[in-house]
Amino acid sequence: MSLVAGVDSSTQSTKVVVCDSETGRVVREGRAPHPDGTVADPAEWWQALATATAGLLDDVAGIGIAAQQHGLVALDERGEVVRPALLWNDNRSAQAALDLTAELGGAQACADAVGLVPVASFTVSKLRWMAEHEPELSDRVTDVLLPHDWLTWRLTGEMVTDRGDASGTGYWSPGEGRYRQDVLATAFGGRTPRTPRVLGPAEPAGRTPDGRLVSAGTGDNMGAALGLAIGPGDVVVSLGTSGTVFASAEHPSADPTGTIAGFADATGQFLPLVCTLNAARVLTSTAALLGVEMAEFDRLACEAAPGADDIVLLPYLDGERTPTLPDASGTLLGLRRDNMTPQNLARAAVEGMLCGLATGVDALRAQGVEVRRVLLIGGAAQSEAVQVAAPQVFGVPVTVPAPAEYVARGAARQAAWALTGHQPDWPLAGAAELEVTDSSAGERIRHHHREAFAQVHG
Ligand SMILES: Nc1ncnc2c1ncn2[C@@H]1O[C@H](COP(=O)(O)OP(=O)(O)O)[C@@H](O)[C@H]1O
Ligand SMILES: O=C(CO)[C@@H](O)[C@H](O)COP(=O)(O)O
Repeated sequence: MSLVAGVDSSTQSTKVVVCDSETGRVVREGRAPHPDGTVADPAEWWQALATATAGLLDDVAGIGIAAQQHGLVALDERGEVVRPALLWNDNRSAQAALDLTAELGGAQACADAVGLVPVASFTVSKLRWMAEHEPELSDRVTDVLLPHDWLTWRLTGEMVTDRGDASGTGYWSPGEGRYRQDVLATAFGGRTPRTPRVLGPAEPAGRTPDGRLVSAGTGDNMGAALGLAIGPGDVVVSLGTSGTVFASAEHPSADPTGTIAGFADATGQFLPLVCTLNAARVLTSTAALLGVEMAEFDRLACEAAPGADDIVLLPYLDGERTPTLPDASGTLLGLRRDNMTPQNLARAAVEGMLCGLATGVDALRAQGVEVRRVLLIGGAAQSEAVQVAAPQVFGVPVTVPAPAEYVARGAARQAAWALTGHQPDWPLAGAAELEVTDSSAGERIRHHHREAFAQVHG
């Protein structure tokens, strides 16, 4: 039996799974937290990787790194970061994204060129912001990497990436399979720093100094898709720091509304994806407001009726990416003396988070994606209240795969693929299947949210 390790260096933590390369069985796991924030010193990811893998890798033959998408890691000629990395959830580049979209000829032209319309999250917008606000630092930049590229480089000495993560930069075209140097130059004040070589799905990045094979790695959402081995009719909803909705597609997409980002995946196909800024932390923040732990929050939310007795939370606590409201804050509507209970507030938080993602499911459906079921993953998928509300709000059956680190599993599966030359068939064990029991309740919840949104945001 050979062993492979998969890493998920995501927003809040690094997670590692060591798996049997033939069956996918997890034999060891590790994790380490990341500091909170929207900027990060990449050295913190390196330290967290060391902590999370300590004592786990001795007999491991291959490693794959998946990580949070889009973060701007700008290096100088000595390989030092010129500034702390700007992460996907850093909104300072919102205006730069608007300006860049105009400079590139508008939303349709951007979607056609690179599969997405710039918003603050994407690397290209962060470069545009940096060129404008930090010209002296920008002049020193020789290489631009993403978080997974940087970790892979530290492990192997090779500056490489994969289609999936490259597609989240905003200067790589999923349709053409190449960097758009013209877009990069427009964004970065005429400069074109080096970008990492884009590897194929099973192509190794290199080896660690002690000889372990390192696979191409990918973005965390592409890693989850690979870890779940999604097929036609599957739509994944991931409830981590971000909320994401994505599916596998045979063809690239170009949505000029900007709702769907037309990413590539880690298998050679495509991954249309909708991302919200506010997911699991809507629940943890509401629990903190109520002064309860997550178990008690869940109990409270489960005691409330669907619709939270007319209370609606528009949960834009960190601003919002989809819809594009980077400066928004959250709004609580419908409070009355008789409905203002901890139970209804908890339930409203769950529904508010899920409604934003249900809008994402609708957007994918409208683009022709078949939605037979939703696969629910990420930290907040373990919430019982979420599992109760999700089939109502999504209006389709929901599968909750057995609790596991699916991003890290995908990275491990990629490592096994690079090691053996064939994509391993790893069975998924023990999913909970949740049927739609009260579709009219779901429709009412969605209706109230649309009305509340129109009232507040026009
Ligand atoms: N049972 C639960 N209910 C609600 N939220 C949870 C639960 N368990 C974990 N979380 C939250 O999930 C988040 C972590 O999820 P994860 O998918 O690992 O995020 P990320 O990949 O963005 O780092 C944290 O905010 C954590 O508090
Ligand atoms: O920006 C996106 C996707 O476009 C986010 O999904 C990031 O990739 C961060 O993911 P998590 O850390 O929340 O899993």
